Amino acid sequence: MKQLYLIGFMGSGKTTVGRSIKEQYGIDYIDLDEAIEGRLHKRIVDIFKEEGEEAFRTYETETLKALKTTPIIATGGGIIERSENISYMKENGIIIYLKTSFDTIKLRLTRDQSRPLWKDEKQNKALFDKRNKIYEYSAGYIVHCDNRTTKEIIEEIVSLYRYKGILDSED
Ligand SMILES: Nc1ncnc2c1ncn2[C@@H]1O[C@H](COP(=O)(O)OP(=O)(O)OP(=O)(O)O)[C@@H](O)[C@H]1O
Ligand SMILES: O=C(O)C1=C[C@@H](O)[C@@H](O)[C@H](O)C1
Ligand SMILES: [Mg+2]
Repeated sequence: MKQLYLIGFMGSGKTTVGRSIKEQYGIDYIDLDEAIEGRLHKRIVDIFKEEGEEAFRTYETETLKALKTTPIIATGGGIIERSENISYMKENGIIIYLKTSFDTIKLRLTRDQSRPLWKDEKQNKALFDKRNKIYEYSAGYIVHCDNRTTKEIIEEIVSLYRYKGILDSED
């Protein structure tokens, strides 16, 4: 069975969607950020502060590659910063982009201090525009998330998961 990788900008809902799929459908999921924190016994914000972004990116790639059996993986927003991660995900599964507009993201993250790369408006917008293109060309499937409930989004993803599951079993 191929794995489903959820990608998207910070706040697009990857963790929320992965968690809800597990709760509602019993399909196992893992959050890459949580897996990194568990492995290092350190919060992401502290990894960035004490070791810097490059060290975090190395942990992120190592942890991504260690998760070989979990069917659904919610990645971190910066997973596409390394092209080797994109190639790895394309080879091993299906990449789903949770496409969410910058305005929606802004509303969700305004008061959230847990994301070290969510900074001032100009930097956030520049990062969003740069990454949006990379998410789009990396994705095998795009789920539009603006003005949609988590329930609607997960129904679309689970249909895809089941469809792809059937195709894989016929390989
Ligand atoms: N469909 C939705 N409608 C409304 N709010 C949502 C929806 N999906 C997620 N949210 C809210 O947006 C916020 C960010 O969601 P979440 O943490 O799941 O994003 P993420 O993509 O995992 O971010 P990161 O890349 O930083 O890990 C949370 O407060 C969550 O409750
Ligand atoms: O967008 C990013 O680069 C990040 C998003 C989060 O999920 C974490 O992986 C970390 O804060 C970096
Ligand atoms: Mg997350």
